[in-house]
Formats: sequence, structure tokens, C-alpha cells
Amino acid sequence: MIDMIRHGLRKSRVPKKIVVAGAGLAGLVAASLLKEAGHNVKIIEADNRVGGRIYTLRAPFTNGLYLEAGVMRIPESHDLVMEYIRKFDLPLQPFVNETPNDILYVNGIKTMLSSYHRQPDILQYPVAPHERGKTAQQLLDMAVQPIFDFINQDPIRNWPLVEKYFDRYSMYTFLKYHRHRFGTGLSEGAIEMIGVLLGMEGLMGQSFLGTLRFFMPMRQRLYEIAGGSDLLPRAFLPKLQEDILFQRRMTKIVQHSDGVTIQAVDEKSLGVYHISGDLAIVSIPFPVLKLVEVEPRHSFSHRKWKAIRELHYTTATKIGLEFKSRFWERAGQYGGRTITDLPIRFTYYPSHGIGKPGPGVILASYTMGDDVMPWDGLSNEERIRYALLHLKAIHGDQVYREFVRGYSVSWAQNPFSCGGWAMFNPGQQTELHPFVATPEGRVHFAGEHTSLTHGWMQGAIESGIRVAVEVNDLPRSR
Ligand SMILES: Cc1cc2nc3c(=O)[nH]c(=O)nc-3n(C[C@H](O)[C@H](O)[C@H](O)COP(=O)(O)OP(=O)(O)OC[C@H]3O[C@@H](n4cnc5c(N)ncnc54)[C@H](O)[C@@H]3O)c2cc1C
Ligand SMILES: O=C(O)C(=O)Cc1ccccc1
Repeated sequence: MIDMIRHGLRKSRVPKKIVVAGAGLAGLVAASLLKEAGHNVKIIEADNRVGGRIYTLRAPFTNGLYLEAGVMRIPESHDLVMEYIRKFDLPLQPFVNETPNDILYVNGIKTMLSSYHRQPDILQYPVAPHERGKTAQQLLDMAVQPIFDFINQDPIRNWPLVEKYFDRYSMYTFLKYHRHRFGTGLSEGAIEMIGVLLGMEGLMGQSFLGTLRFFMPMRQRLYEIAGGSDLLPRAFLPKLQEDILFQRRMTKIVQHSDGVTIQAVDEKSLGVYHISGDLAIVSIPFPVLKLVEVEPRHSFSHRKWKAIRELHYTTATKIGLEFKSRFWERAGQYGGRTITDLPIRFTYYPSHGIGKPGPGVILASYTMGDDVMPWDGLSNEERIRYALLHLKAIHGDQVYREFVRGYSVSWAQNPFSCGGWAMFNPGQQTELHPFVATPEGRVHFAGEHTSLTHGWMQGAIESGIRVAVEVNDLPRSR
């Protein structure tokens, strides 16, 4: 796949007209590769921008400041993302995910990450005697290490066995009921500690393996695109600009004898717009696809319909607050985060502009899964008010003196994503995943949800390349 990013696909022997629905990263990758391979490609995009869940919010913040409402960090092992960053010569810098000075504020106890690492019991989680003195990560590692040991004995043979057996567990049921090396499940106190401190508490009902795969990259060195994550999708524009039809929201997919016709609403004129091709690539999230008519209905298999209806998506909400000065840096917080069991849950301090005078924007609250619930029912103003109240408990009254403005984004309330990212429920990797990406007639599928790298750009890129290869030499419709 790296080679395809560098050198493109082989020129198609059967150039076709291809309609791509969605100008997020998956759609952009597929469209750029297929155009380069000689196809006539058109993208219809419901929004007025490219990038989808890569969304760098610059307004309403002071010029030069921004909130990453979607993508904010890139694990060093995400080679496809790194390859596109190299291809477009984008500036990369470390994303400081945690520092020894990070604040932990849980169970009414405030301490620093370094103190907690030295003495985990300082946080007073009611763990079992044999779990004492261990951090949340150490407890999780104790529980999962035997699985990694088994896989490492013979990865080719053993990964499928692990996936088959452990797909039945949610994160919670695995931690609670699976008999771990010490002969029992983890205590409720240990599970609570893992949930709160590792950010999994709102996701405990999701697939154990899916959650593990999802969080693992978090332990690597992380990077960010200097200047904003949206520089990546925008880098595709020079070659695709004239092929993207913005503010066209797909409402219907019609398959017929000589190809596929996509019906869309023009969000500006509200007129109905049609575009046809030999085939279509649908890269929009499944929760949104549920609202799109498919004609004839049987052009999608029963399994596909079931996957579209049932594939679980978790959601995420972010609140960005701008302050007059980077007061957190005066307290020794340079990048990194606060972890708290207050509803704001995770606060991230910017890894860019460190040491610069003047205003700064912090990600005051990043919640996902069930942790989103208190926030999604609130207005933007109420979210800001509560976020300030919780930040005051951490940083004191200065947050009110320093506050300038704020903005929040709920991904469940975004009509073009209707959620944060795909995240299997127990059993769905076995029961649904085989049917998520499979083509239906002349309709093909891409998007992070069609990969196994849910919730990361890597999965979106992987799917864009996979679908481009899948369609490159297919016959024309007639
Ligand atoms: C809060 C949050 C934080 C994240 N953080 C990170 C991170 O730090 N690092 C990382 O690697 N990944 C992160 N991700 C995941 C990453 O954003 C996604 O995996 C990736 O961007 C998905 O790309 P996609 O092309 O599959 O989907 P999308 O980006 O959702 O693209 C789909 C496109 O289709 C359009 N569309 C929707 N409906 C229609 C319609 N009916 N007609 C036409 N167009 C339509 C949408 O507007 C959108 O442009 C995060 C995601 C979220 C939500
Ligand atoms: O926020 C990110 O980096 C994401 O990609 C979503 C996410 C959140 C928490 C753990 C893993 C991935």
C-alpha cells in the first residue's frame, strides 16, 4: 500500500466513470488514486469542505488559534498516514499526549501523574489486595499479556483463534469474568481505575478486542500536523478540486442495467441533482447511509442491510476554550493533559505554540462513548459554562479571569457523520465485519468503518486504497 501511495495504481485497462460519495479521507484517497489511474472520477460531498471527521476549527478563535474538533494525533506506527504526510510534505511535530506534570483529579484527590506512577494507591481505588501498588496500565497489561504471549507464539495461526474466542467479550466482561493469570477476574475497583484513567469507562460495553486495538496506538510516540490536521485532506485539492461537487447530499442510490445513478440534494438550491457512472464508491458512515434510499432494495444483500443497521458507532464530543494567556504553562503544564472523573474527563493542553505569549486554546473536554451523554443534551453555551466550572476545580478561579470564548462539537449531532467512529459491540467482528466492505452490484464501500483500524485515519486510508484496487480493472457497466 505504501508503494501505491508513492507511485499510484497501475494504469487501468478499463477506464470508467466513477462516482465517489464523501470527500473525507477515504473518499479522497480512493478518488485521487483512481483519477491518476485514468478514470473519470466525480466526488459528491454533502458539506462545504473536504475532510469530514478531520475538522480543524479556526473560527471563532483568535487568528492563528484552532481546536482540533476531530483528528488531533497520529501514532508513529500509522505508516499510511505518515506516507501521505511525506508525499504532501506536511510539517509534523510531536503531540505531547502526557507529561509527568499531568494532573489527575479523581475520587476528590488531586495529584500529579509522576506521584501516581510512584504510588498508584494514592488515588484510593478499592482494588483487591493483589492488585495494590499497580497502575491502571499495569493492571490492564496483566490481564491481556497472556493473550499477546499466545499470539506471539505463532501470530498467523493464533490471531484468528484469539479473534474467534475473544470476540464474545466486551471490555468489561473480559476484565471481570475472564480468569486471568492470577486465577480470577479483576476487581470492580481495578476495572473502575482502568476505565477512568485510560479513558475506557464510557466504552466498557464495546468489544474487548476492538477496544484494545483501538487504544493500543495511544501508547506509541504521537505526532500532529503543525498548523492543523486539515492540511492533510486539503492537500488533495490541487488534483481533485474540479472533481468535487460540494454541498451535494446523496439521498438515493439507483442501480440499473448500465450502471449506478446517485441522486443528491443540492444543499444550496435544494434542487435535486443526479450523477451517473459505471460504478459508485460509498465512503459515508453507516449511520448516515441508513437515511439513503437504495433502489432496487435487493441490490444490497441481506447481510449488508444488517451490517448497515447494526454496526455499532460510538460518539465523541469536544469543547475548546480560548484563554487570554497560556496560564497552564506558568504552572509547568507544556502539552499533556488532565485526567479527571469530573464530566469533562480529559483536558488536553496544546503541543503547539508552547512558550508563546498571548492567547491559547485548550481542549477543555474530550469525551467519548457514554461519557458524552451529559454534554450532548446541552447548548454550546451550557457546555462552555460547565466546562469552565469543572476546569475551575482543577486550575482555580483564574479560568474565569482568563476566559475569552469557547466552541463545542458533538459528532453525534453532525448530520454528515452521526457519530464518532465505528466500534464493534461484542460479536460484531465475527457477525458483521465480513459484510461491511463487500461490494453490492456496482456499489463499493470505503471508510474507517470498513477497516479494522476503527477510529483512526489509518483505517480510512487503508480502505481508500483497498477500494481503488478493487475497482481499478473492473469492466464497464455496458
Ligand atoms: C472526535 C474524533 C477524534 C478523532 N481523533 C483522531 C486522531 O486523533 N487520529 C486519527 O488518526 N483519527 C482520529 N479520528 C478518526 C478519523 O477522524 C476518522 O477515522 C477518519 O477521518 C474517517 O474518514 P472517512 O473518510 O472514513 O470518513 P469521514 O471523515 O466521515 O468522511 C465521510 C464524508 O462523507 C460526507 N458525507 C456524509 N454523508 C453524505 C451524504 N449523504 N452525501 C454526500 N457526502 C456525505 C461527510 O461530510 C464526510 O466528508 C477521530 C475521529 C473523531 C470523531
Ligand atoms: O482521539 C483519538 O486519537 C482517536 O483516534 C480516537 C481515540 C480515542 C481514544 C483512544 C483511541 C482513539
